[in-house]
Amino acid sequence: MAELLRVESLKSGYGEAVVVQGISVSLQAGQSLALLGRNGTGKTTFLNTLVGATRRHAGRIFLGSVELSTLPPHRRAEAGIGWVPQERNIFKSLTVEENLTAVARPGPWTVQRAYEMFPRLQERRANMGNQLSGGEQQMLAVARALVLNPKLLLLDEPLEGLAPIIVEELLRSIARVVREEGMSAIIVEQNPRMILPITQRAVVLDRGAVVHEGDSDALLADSSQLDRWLAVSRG
Ligand SMILES: Nc1ncnc2c1ncn2[C@@H]1O[C@H](COP(=O)(O)OP(=O)(O)OP(=O)(O)O)[C@@H](O)[C@H]1O
Repeated sequence: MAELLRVESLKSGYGEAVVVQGISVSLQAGQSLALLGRNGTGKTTFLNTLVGATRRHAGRIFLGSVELSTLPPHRRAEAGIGWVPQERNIFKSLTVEENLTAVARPGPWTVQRAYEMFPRLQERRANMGNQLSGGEQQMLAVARALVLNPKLLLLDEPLEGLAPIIVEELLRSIARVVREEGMSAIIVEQNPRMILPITQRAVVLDRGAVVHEGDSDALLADSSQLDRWLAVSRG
């Protein structure tokens, strides 16, 4: 397998404050990574630094052979980074279909394939973004990132604030995208029991540093690690 993403000793933060304290991560093409950690441990800051939305203090980021570290955000997107931020950046005054066609770029992920992955969006294709439920908006945000045909998909807490039934539906779709379709992805999530079953690799952050890295299934089976870093309730 070829290495897709290599992050070397990345430090970043806000103003003088260093939040990401020297993170090194590597991801192979076709792999998915769960990025876990308690509130405020730097997960979002790490993703935002990959896309160029937060200032990097030190370290380097490579996507394949392309160094992203010094590129502006739009050049990182062109290089193959697809980003779904926590605030779901969809166009609220465009229809579902327009949201997708406005950003689609050539590649395997066509609007039709996005509809196959998210059938609910096909049903809602003529609805405006602001007429969608929170879960449908999240599906649209993920579908928009897919039709950009990225090499690496970054999802920031895609399940946050959604009703349990929608969480299940969205999780099933994300699982198909990463497992069956082999899309490389980093998925930030609070709840390890949700995301570990559908990812291959896991990284746990604490205070801006990596405190655990390994296979997702091994972490899922290791309740002492889960308790230690994630304070997961049993059961
Ligand atoms: N725009 C900002 N300006 C200054 N400090 C920030 C900013 N955004 C986040 N921080 C700080 O950076 C630290 C890490 O926050 P971050 O959002 O990356 O954590 P997180 O692990 O994603 O947590 P959460 O699950 O709560 O989003 C926190 O201490 C937070 O207060």
